[in-house]
Amino acid sequence: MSGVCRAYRSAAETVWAARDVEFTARAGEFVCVHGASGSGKSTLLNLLAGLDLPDSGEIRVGDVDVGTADEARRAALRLRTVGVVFQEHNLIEEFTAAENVALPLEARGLPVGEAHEEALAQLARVGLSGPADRLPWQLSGGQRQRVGVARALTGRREILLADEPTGALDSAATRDLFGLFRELCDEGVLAVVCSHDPRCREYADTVHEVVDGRLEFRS
Ligand SMILES: Nc1ncnc2c1ncn2[C@@H]1O[C@H](COP(=O)(O)OP(=O)(O)OP(=O)(O)O)[C@@H](O)[C@H]1O
Repeated sequence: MSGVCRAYRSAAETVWAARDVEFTARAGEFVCVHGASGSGKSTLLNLLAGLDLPDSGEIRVGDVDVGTADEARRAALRLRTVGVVFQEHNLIEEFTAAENVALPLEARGLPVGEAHEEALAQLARVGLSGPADRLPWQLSGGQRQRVGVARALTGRREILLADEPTGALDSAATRDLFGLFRELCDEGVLAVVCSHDPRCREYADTVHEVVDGRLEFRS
């Protein structure tokens, strides 16, 4: 991101959710982004995922110019390159863990059998070989988030954007999930994790803080 600005304007006020943001990260890096509520963390992730567009500045993910790409190109970016993990797992309750993970692959036109095979492989990668056939409510909070991570990585997507992924987890599950992000980054994944949790920085390579829409490098 270079010189990225994003403002939300209403008749009453203008809120600068991103101000002149300069940000670079590369494969294998675990980036932790801290910041108070309302500082602009979700805005940052939405811009990186192409879910929102900047008012000015440049956003480049690999060879995609996200700021100028049309909606179809940005949707393709999320299907092929960038996976998003939310605070609440957002799994489909009627689908098993494996079916949830297979969904993005079926959306890409992969035959059901092949999608299922890859889903099992991704679940194994996040340490969930056993419960692949369970429904979300039959899993712990930490396991559900792991399913969300597996779904975000299917189809060789190697960039993970996570917005408060441990917000609904207890202390042990929080450490487990940060540990999983660390392992995945050691395998070459780039993870950008927005978190209030100070433990995130123990696992991260780089730490940034968002203050009133400005991204400040911490360590
Ligand atoms: N759609 C919108 N319309 C108007 N203002 C918005 C909109 N989305 C976000 N904002 C404002 O932009 C600022 C940044 O919001 P953002 O959601 O990025 O913060 P955040 O750091 O992710 O907060 P939290 O930790 O509470 O999720 C806030 O002041 C918020 O009120």
